[in-house]
Amino acid sequence: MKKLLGIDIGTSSVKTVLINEHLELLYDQKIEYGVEMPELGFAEQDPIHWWECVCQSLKGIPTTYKVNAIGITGQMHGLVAVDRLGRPIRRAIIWSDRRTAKEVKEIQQTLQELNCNDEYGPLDVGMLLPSLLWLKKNEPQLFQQIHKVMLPKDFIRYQLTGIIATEHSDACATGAYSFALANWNESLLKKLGINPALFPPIYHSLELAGYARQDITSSFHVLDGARIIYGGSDHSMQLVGNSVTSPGTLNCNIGSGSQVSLSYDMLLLDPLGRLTTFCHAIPGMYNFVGTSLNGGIVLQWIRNLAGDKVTFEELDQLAADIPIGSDGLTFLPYINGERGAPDKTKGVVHGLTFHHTKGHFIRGAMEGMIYFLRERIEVFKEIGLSFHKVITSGGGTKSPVLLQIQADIFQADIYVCEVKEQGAVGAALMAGVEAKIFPSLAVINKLLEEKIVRVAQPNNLSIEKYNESFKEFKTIQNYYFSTFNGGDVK
Ligand SMILES: Nc1ncnc2c1ncn2[C@@H]1O[C@H](COP(=O)(O)OP(=O)(O)O)[C@@H](O)[C@H]1O
Ligand SMILES: O=C(CO)[C@@H](O)[C@H](O)COP(=O)(O)O
Repeated sequence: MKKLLGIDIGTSSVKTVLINEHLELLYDQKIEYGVEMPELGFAEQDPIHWWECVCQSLKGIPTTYKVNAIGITGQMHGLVAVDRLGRPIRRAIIWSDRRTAKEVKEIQQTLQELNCNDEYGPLDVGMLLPSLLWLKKNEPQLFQQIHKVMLPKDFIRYQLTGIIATEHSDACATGAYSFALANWNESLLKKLGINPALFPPIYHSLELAGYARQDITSSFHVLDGARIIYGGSDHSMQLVGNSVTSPGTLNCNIGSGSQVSLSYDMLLLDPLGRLTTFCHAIPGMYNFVGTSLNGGIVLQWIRNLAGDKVTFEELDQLAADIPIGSDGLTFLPYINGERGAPDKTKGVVHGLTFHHTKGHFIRGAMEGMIYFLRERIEVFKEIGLSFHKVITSGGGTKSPVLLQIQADIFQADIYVCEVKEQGAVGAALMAGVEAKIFPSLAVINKLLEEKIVRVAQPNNLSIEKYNESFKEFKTIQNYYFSTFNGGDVK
């Protein structure tokens, strides 16, 4: 039986899965870590620590196994910079970092001066290019040492194979990519005073990158001869692992961040910037995405405040006892700031009374998170994009309360793919396609479809209550956005 390994460098943990060609799970491992926040708005992680966690999880694979193919995926947007010897010059600046508002403005201005057309990839704080520009200005000695930059999962592939490269689903979301060129925007980089040679070549997710280096296989014999593909962003691989490879199915992922997305075989761009466009891992396909910087990370923060011993299951139980609308407590969950919101946006808890309990905070946060995604879904509808099914994924699927809130607020049946860790599984399956273990993506979609089950259905009474509560949420949100924007609603 063939064996496929998927590795996902998440924001809260590294997830490793080993499956066979029947999608049976042979081994899985999750190793958790935190995010370093040395200053308010900073978010960093150590790439070497990611790699150590990967090695630790590889050690657990039974030594009698032989892995045939490997796919790697991970958190998007972040900056990993290495020197000539391939050593990270500092910690990675990851997607949830907020320090680069000035650099984003400078890049936007440069794009205008260059007359770059609309087919320029997404740009926001936390993305690789503004972080690199920040480094150039604020840590010039380190900047001088940079030989290459890459995305988080690319660093792990580099450790395994010695090959420095990236692929389109991650490259497109760095702020340095042009959809029109399907490549780095070299004229932008030059104008910003950044040498384009720092940027690695871009391949397709499904292409063979190479094989594990000998010094790696001498420690991990199970990897000997395994074909390693370029892999893809966590977003695109979650879609593959949920069989979302054609229009009509909405994926809602609640990991540390959260996203709703639809996949199309054409490039769609929202001129108002409420939706973001990413390349899919499947060549020629694009994902049209409503992204939030605030997903499970907010629940994790609440759990940390509640104390070390509190579990997510306990948080869920407390939220389950609270009525829809959280008795007038409105939680704007923008603790991390927010994409498409004013620069100074922060989290808000509005409407507090002595009647409110811990459970109200938790349910309020869950409702706020899903209201934000519903706003993005309304943008899909406004521009005429429809869907008939919602598949949800990420750590948030472990919460029955969150699943029911999605059904009631999205007004749709909610489905979950029963394979564990769909991002890592998606990467493993793509590697299986490259290795010809599966004849096509259509075959893996068929296998996955058998594992997709309905987990929540909307309730008519709850829909009505949420419609009212959502209206109130938007009014309160507009008020605070206008305040964060110095009186100007953005
Ligand atoms: N048992 C659980 N119940 C509810 N939510 C959970 C549970 N376990 C994890 N989560 C949520 O899942 C999030 C992590 O999801 P995951 O998809 O692993 O994200 P990432 O890839 O960003 O590390 C956590 O921040 C937490 O909010
Ligand atoms: O910012 C985005 C997508 O635009 C996030 O998807 C990151 O890629 C992190 O993903 P998670 O670790 O939260 O799943």
